[in-house]
Amino acid sequence: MSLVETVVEMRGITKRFPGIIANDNISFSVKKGEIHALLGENGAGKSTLMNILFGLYEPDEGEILIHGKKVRMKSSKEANRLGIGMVHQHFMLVKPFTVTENIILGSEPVKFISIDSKAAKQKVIEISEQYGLAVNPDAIISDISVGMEQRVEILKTLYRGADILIFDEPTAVLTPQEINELMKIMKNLVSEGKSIILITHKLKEIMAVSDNVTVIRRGKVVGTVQTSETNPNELAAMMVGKEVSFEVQKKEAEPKHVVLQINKVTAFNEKKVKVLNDISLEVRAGEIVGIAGVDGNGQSDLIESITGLHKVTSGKILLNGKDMTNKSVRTIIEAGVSHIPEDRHRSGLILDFSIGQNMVLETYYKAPFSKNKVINEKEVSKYANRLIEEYDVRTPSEHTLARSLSGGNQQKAIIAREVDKNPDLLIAVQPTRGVDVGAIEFIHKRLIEQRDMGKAVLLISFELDEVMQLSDRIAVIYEGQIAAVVDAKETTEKELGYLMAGGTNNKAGDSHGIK
Ligand SMILES: Nc1ncnc2c1ncn2[C@@H]1O[C@H](COP(=O)(O)OP(=O)(O)OP(=O)(O)O)[C@@H](O)[C@H]1O
Repeated sequence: MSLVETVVEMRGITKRFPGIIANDNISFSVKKGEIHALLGENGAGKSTLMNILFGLYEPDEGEILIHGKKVRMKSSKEANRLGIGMVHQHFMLVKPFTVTENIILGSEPVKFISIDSKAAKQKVIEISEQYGLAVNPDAIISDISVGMEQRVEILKTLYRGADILIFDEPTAVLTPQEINELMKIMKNLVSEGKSIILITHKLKEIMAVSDNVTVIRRGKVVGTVQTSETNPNELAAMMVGKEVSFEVQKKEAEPKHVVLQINKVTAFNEKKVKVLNDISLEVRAGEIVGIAGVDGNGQSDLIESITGLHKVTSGKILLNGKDMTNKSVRTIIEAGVSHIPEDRHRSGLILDFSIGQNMVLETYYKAPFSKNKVINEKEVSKYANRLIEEYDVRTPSEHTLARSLSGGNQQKAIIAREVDKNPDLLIAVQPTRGVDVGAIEFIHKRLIEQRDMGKAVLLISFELDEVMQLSDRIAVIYEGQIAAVVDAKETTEKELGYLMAGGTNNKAGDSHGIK
């Protein structure tokens, strides 16, 4: 018999939403001092289960025991009081405030004005030292990196006394180095007696840090396994219900004419800092060019410049030889550019529109969806249903609001819409962020298919593995410039890492930018 305390016990949890049983009689428990991974396909019901544990939803059936005591939570405040903290994927920090201010903000019952900020700062320093979470307590949030913001979120939960921490896809927004640091932090937390529930799609991370894994599929528990006794293939198969291939199969690229030509482009951000510095790059029909780089080296600015969201101050952007520099977003879309954006909530979907409406967000005004400025609902519905089917978007119907789809299914919907527009240039930014391994395989196949159909594909991903597997050529971006363009077949992770950190590569220097 194990003497380790069970800190969380969820018994027979059922939660229904219109048209779907998100959690179907789920039982799940977590022991003190363990990292318990929760794995499942997109829409499997992980976030729902955790939202229940965090007091955001009430289950329709089932019970929850925290430290052996039956509880009913009606809000996240109550969950906090019971020692449960959630580190969200989308950070909820107040940008102009300091780290300390953010940590103490909202930790009632004290009023903000009356808080002894010196004592609070001291407490923040103590907690950060105890768990190896180095932060500068006086730094302003808008000046710190994403990795640091996440530490502040973790500290916030610890400051409130959490001993059960839920991490919702914590590495999706981090660079590889930040991921390693987070793994260490998680280990520190459990060695100090905390318990962690980790939601992630990344099997590598599960294998590296977790003690146990519970897999759920379509709202039901498939099983719980000890991490040391399983492997990524078994986990993937448990999750998807069939074998998943991690290998990307593709034939040699046959690049043709230049579709996208970026010629000596320079751009500044709103703080007047030069973000693109005389950058040149080309993407041909029939090839995938991947961009590798540490976040913040100009990748977002580059994509925004190509798609008309960011003005450039000099240089030219040509599409099929036509000047698209500083043209409107609609002109660029009409010229044949599709864009799978980085942030699906901000720029990919209108969350309060139905999934069907989202499928025609950029084409609704054209035939067959509109005639004489009247939308033909039947055509929209037919089209949306075809995409939902083809791209396996799990939704009760096309009328369901985009907001209520799971994250991965929202992503599949955007991919469906952008790929189906039949573009000349497909820009895919973090296309598999937050999607499960089954869907990753599917999305990778679609991107290669686009390439083989003669499209130009520009891929940006912080997953180096993904860039290396999919790309034909890889452009390394560093401080707003293309540091090198290398052949994906010949390069190594080590070489890319070196270039991404600002190292120079003479071998690659020849193929720098436009040949
Ligand atoms: N508020 C809601 N209203 C209606 N349906 C919902 C709501 N929240 C979730 N669902 C549905 O419940 C199911 C489970 O979703 P959930 O977000 O829990 O999945 P998930 O496993 O976290 O997926 P992902 O990995 O894609 O984030 C999905 O079909 C989703 O569409």
